[in-house]
Amino acid sequence: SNSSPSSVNSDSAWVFQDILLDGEAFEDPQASARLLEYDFYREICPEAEKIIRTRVHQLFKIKAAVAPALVRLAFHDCFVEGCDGSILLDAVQGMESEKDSPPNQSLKGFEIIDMIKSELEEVCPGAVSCADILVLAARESVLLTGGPFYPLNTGRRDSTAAFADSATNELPSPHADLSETLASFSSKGFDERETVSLLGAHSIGVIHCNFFQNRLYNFRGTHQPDPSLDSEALNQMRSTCPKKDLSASPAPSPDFEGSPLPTSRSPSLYNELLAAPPASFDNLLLLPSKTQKLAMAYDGTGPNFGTVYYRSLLQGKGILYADQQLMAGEETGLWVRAYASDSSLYQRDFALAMMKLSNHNVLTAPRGQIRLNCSRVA
Ligand code: HEM
Ligand SMILES: [Ca+2]
Repeated sequence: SNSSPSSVNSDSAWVFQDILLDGEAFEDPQASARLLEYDFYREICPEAEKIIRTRVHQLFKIKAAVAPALVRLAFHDCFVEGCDGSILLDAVQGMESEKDSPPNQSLKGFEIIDMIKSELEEVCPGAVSCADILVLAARESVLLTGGPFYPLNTGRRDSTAAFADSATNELPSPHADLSETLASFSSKGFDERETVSLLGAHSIGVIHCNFFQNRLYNFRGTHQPDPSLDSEALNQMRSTCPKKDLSASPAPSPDFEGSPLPTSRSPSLYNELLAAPPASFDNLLLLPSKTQKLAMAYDGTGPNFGTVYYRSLLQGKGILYADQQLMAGEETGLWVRAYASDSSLYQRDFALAMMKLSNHNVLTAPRGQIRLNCSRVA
């Protein structure tokens, strides 16, 4: 019978043999998961990448701030438990949201991902992951702002949880010194060269004054400006970011005080938005302009992508302390110099680093899920 000792033995021998034949599965419980593939959606949603590209282009034309917002969003997803869309989940009973963690409070662009997702759900329901939408939208955004194209495989799946504590503890701080920044990136597998090239993403978008105010007026409690700041840059930054009485409004966090975000983001707004005249986007898309605080930018878009950022650092004109700190190390300083003078080297390195970031710790079948709405677990 089946319960005889010999048949039990032979059954377990078969199982054991399977494990031996698949040695990787034996060593790594995740190795049985599928790999990302080139054009994963070619059968189940052939239009997916095109839809994402078209929508990002369309929104970018109406509001260029869309692109930097999406790039930063992808970074903050991939850096916390990998590119799994965990950043997109809203808080629910028993689960905090990464969106509410201090480093993420100034993130924008969630509604754009939700909009693209709802469009994809109409075309091919349940097929395209939010995690793939995020990295693909970021790729289009990089390209639109003057950065390189990079190929991405697809087939990422969405997490079934958010990781608010990891977001709080693992995302890099704008006040970090070089060794802290390097340690943070190295813990995710990025070396010094890759770290320097990734920070060049600050070429695009804006940095609000609250993230570097301390450097202008009271650096590390000295009541003096940051000595690493060029004096001309100091004057310019002070006029953009006048001294304010910080005691008047309690900051949610000294490290990451950011603009509060509107909490309801409805994908159904999308069609209304597309039908609306461009001017109405100013108030509806991204942060309402009335809550927008003062900010500075490197203005490194178009042909200046990369080079302007690194040249600013060479001149002591880094906006964030963490940016300027790239000049404080021998090897990182070397890469800053190289990228400042060689745009094609930078484009290549940034492309490779973005590919690595976009593939960081992805979830693939049978793990994870395809969410139907990016802000909720399916
Ligand atoms: C040490 C590492 C980093 C720190 C401390 C940091 C911090 C910040 C801060 C404080 C802002 C300003 C946000 C605001 O004012 O609303 C910002 C903006 C931005 N960051 Fe980073 N960041 C880092 C690395 C990266 C990386 C690796 C990327 C992408 C690959 C990235 C992409 C961006 C983009 C595109 C913006 C502009 C966002 C916008 O205009 O909407 N950052 N970052
Ligand atoms: Ca994540």
